[in-house]
Amino acid sequence: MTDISHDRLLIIDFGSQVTQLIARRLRELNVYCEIHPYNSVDEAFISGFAPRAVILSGGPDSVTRDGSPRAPQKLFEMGIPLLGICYGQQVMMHQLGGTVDSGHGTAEFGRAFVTPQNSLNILEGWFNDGDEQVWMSHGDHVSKIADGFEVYGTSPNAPYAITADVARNFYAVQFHPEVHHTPNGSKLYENFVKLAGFTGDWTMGAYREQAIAAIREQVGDEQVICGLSGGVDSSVAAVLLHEAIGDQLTCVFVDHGLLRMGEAEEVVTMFRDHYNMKLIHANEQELFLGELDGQSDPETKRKIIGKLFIDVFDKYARPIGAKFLAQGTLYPDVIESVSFSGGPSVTIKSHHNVGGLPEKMDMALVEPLRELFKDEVRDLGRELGLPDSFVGRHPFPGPGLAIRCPGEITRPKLEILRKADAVYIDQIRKHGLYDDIWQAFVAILPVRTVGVMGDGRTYDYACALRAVTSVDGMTADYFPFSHEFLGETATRIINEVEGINRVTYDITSKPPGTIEWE
Ligand SMILES: Nc1ncnc2c1ncn2[C@@H]1O[C@H](COP(=O)(O)OP(=O)(O)OP(=O)(O)O)[C@@H](O)[C@H]1O
Ligand SMILES: O=c1[nH]c(=O)c2[nH+]cn([C@@H]3O[C@H](COP(=O)(O)O)[C@@H](O)[C@H]3O)c2[nH]1
Ligand SMILES: NC(=O)CC[C@H](N)C(=O)O
Ligand SMILES: [Mg+2]
Repeated sequence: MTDISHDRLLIIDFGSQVTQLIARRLRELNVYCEIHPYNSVDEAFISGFAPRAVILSGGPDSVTRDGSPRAPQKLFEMGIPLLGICYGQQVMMHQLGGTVDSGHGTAEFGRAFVTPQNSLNILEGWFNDGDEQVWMSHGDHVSKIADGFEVYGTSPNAPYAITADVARNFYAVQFHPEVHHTPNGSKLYENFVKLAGFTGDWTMGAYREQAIAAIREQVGDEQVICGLSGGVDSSVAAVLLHEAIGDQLTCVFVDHGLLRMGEAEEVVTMFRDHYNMKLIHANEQELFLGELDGQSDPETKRKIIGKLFIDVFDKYARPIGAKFLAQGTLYPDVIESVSFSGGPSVTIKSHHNVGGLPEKMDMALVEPLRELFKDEVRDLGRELGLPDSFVGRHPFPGPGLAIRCPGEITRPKLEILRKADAVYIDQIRKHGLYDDIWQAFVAILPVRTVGVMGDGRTYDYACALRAVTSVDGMTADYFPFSHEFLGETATRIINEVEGINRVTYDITSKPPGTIEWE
């Protein structure tokens, strides 16, 4: 969906690991921005995009290397405010006639302190207590600044830590203001967007109206189906679509037999009864569990589920004559699919992903959330009146309990898993921890262990509790439950769930682990 009615900022990505964070900081300031890789922006693109300001990201390459990435030279003649970060600073200096050198012992990785030289508009609110903490990650450094630039801050290994050509509104810094370890970094972005004239017009209220208009324009009178999981993304997408096109929308909720306890009832009640949406409750348990029978390889399981999702959507779309398929694709998914490197990255796991859907089903995609981050989707959900209990839900993967049941899936194991998961989540809620955790679940292990209960011998399954903190699911740490909480939860699970006699807590971060067990 393209919309140019709000002020736009363009982030040119040179491949930094933290480019997404620049976008997040800006969105928090109610500034609309998009990230585009350096090799897909040229003068025509920039003119069409009509940014009010441009930020050049960091990146792994060295401007001293022949063939390394450059910004379109025209960018420097367009009269728009520019901010270069790390590689972005280096490339700006290089293209504007300064010099960048490699090595010579001037690398800085991690925390550094910048000392002020002169006052500068984008540094308002900085240097209140002397030096300012910043986060650096560079091997190269600017050794001569370009004509028109002056120095406003230095660090021990970056004499040109903060530089600017105020007359042209060009700003270039060696450190990363977007990361957490530059504590006042947001202030720098705030000052920058203010001087560029942004009014902070990117709000969820405005977005809601624009998204609805765009959906109506795209869809016309045609029928749309939406894969609705009851998860945050598809729920918000469905409510937004329903507001836009009412009865032209049919949601398909697939019960693949791999859902959590009570989930199907909850989703159906909420959407069919409360929202009066056309909702197909597709009970496809036999199909999914049948095809998965005897399968134990994680990738095989994922591929089977992915394909069956496609088959099922197809089956229900045909009689309706739906020409559009709606899904809850988010901005991080979009960024990842146009990643800077473009190189073949290793497949860790095949997310059940709906990427194969459009070709097979011949339906065009409607993706009203593809400009949003997860926290913005949650804000939009609240704006649309979805209850907090839905908006704040932990993510739940499309393949569901299949990937929390390592090895072969059987109905009895799924039943045990559902019960254990319900007790665990109940414990987390009772202790007021649900909102502090990104995601929590139980995995049933493919191993049975010996126990003693009521003087009798047991030989039952072991399970693992998982709870992680994360911002975006890309990295994660285990949640530091108290021993009391863990002990109480283990006791409850063993007492209340027949079939489990041992409980463990998974304390692996991501990396090296992943969040799910398969
Ligand atoms: N059981 C299901 N029935 C129908 N569609 C589903 C189901 N599970 C997943 N999907 C589809 O796959 C998409 C991706 O799933 P994903 O889990 O990433 O998002 P979500 O379930 O909407 O939100 P959340 O990340 O909060 O779980 C969903 O937006 C939805 O369109
Ligand atoms: O919709 C989804 N389809 C999938 O196939 C899938 N696999 C993992 N996940 C979710 O993604 C996040 C990261 O999970 P991993 O660390 O296990 O890769 C976590 O939030 C996982 O629950 C999935 N979501
Ligand atoms: N983080 C960055 O942008 C690093 C820029 C460049 N690769 C350097 O090492 O200096
Ligand atoms: Mg989900």
